[in-house]
Amino acid sequence: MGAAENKQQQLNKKKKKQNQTQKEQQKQQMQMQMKMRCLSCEDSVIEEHQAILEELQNCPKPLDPKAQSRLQPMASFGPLRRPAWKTARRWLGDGVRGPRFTDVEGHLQKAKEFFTKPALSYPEYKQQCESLRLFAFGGVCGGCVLSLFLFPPKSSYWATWSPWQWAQYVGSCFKAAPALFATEKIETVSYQSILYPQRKVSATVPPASTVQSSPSKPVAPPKPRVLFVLGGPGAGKGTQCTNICTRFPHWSHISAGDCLRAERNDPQSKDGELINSYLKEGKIVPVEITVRLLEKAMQKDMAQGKTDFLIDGFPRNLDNVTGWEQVIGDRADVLGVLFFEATETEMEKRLLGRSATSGRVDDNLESIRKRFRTYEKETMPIVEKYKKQRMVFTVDGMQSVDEVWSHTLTKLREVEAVAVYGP
Ligand SMILES: Nc1ncnc2c1ncn2[C@@H]1O[C@H](COP(=O)(O)OP(=O)(O)OP(=O)(O)O)[C@@H](O)[C@H]1O
Ligand SMILES: O=c1ccn([C@@H]2O[C@H](COP(=O)(O)O)[C@@H](O)[C@H]2O)c(=O)[nH]1
Repeated sequence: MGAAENKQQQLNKKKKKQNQTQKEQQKQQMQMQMKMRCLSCEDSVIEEHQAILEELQNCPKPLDPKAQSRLQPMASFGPLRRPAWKTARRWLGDGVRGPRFTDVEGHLQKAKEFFTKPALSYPEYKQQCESLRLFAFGGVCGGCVLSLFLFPPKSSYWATWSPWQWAQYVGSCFKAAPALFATEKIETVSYQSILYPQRKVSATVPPASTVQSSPSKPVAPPKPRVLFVLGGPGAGKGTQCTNICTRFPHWSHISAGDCLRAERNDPQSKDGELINSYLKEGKIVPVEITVRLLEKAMQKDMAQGKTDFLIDGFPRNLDNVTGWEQVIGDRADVLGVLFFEATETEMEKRLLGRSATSGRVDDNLESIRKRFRTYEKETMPIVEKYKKQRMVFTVDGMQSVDEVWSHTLTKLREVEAVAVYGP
């Protein structure tokens, strides 16, 4: 074998090896592409790809033009299948294209058709549903926001964090914070005015004796705050008022019924007999008498440093409301109504239980039932009136005393939050 022949052989070998490497590389490349593409391919496409690959493996030349032309589509991602993130619509066979997302009128039309025009095909029906869904979603969200705006929940969290407080927060960032400690000497003032600095100050209600200030600098006492306590006879008003006052000494419990009973028992009172007859019949005593007694009791307790009052069992009718407004008016801040809810059956059971020890002339079945009727007819409309003004804090009075107490506490915090931050 000559040298030239040898050289030719070596060249051939080298060329063959180069061809093989090139073919191997192409095969690997194709396999990679297949792997990528076939992840999202239908079975028929996969089969097609496999056939092409086999063809390529058996192909004697590095890249047969026929194979190349068939492999071309595989190299480009376009025509066969888009990646999932590029797919605007799932392919459910719906050839019907709906209005664009921003085309409100178009969607409204489709949504209307849901009720008016029976769909002729599944895609049409689907489009109607999709358009209707937009309005249903918008309506529900809008309704929720509107109802939160119109009827904000009576929760201290809401009072503190609701969106309409945010502007206030932003504003407060640019204001100097109130001093943490007193900036001047305080002679004698209820700690309530420190706890609730927002409270307006009244110079009229409390008699001068309740405030001992230095002669040079009189300190006006805070305006008394009043929380009316209502609920059926035996709902547990008195029991929970006692709990509140035991735990929070700034609250004073004034029961309208107790005031009337004390007045009736006072031999000096000119109203004793009249009051007794009203009590026995479960009727509501004329408001002039009741409000006078309430004011007297409040002034007595204010002298002891009380500033917040639970007025239990009042106002019981519209006359009571008017009488209060005329006599007390804005000399006190009414925070709302703490309302205890319980069924008549439960209340009757409790009152009959209490009759064994209460000594009350009205704790007998006949008076109890009369009181229920008066309550339904005259007091419930007052509760409804305050409810309309969003001033009622309702407590479920049907549970055990302890459970009712825990619920009462929650409501009391709401009352405080609303009083401080506003409704
Ligand atoms: N949650 C309760 N479960 C069971 N018994 C209760 C509960 N709360 C109060 N009672 C009892 O029921 C009776 C009536 O309670 P309470 O005097 O507090 O009611 P009231 O609403 O103030 O009644 P009234 O309007 O007649 O003054 C009492 O004997 C009390 O111990
Ligand atoms: O504002 C009021 C409160 C009470 N009465 C009369 O007193 C009894 C008993 O009241 P209780 O709240 O149950 O202690 C009630 O039936 C009324 O007759 C009233 O006239 N006005």
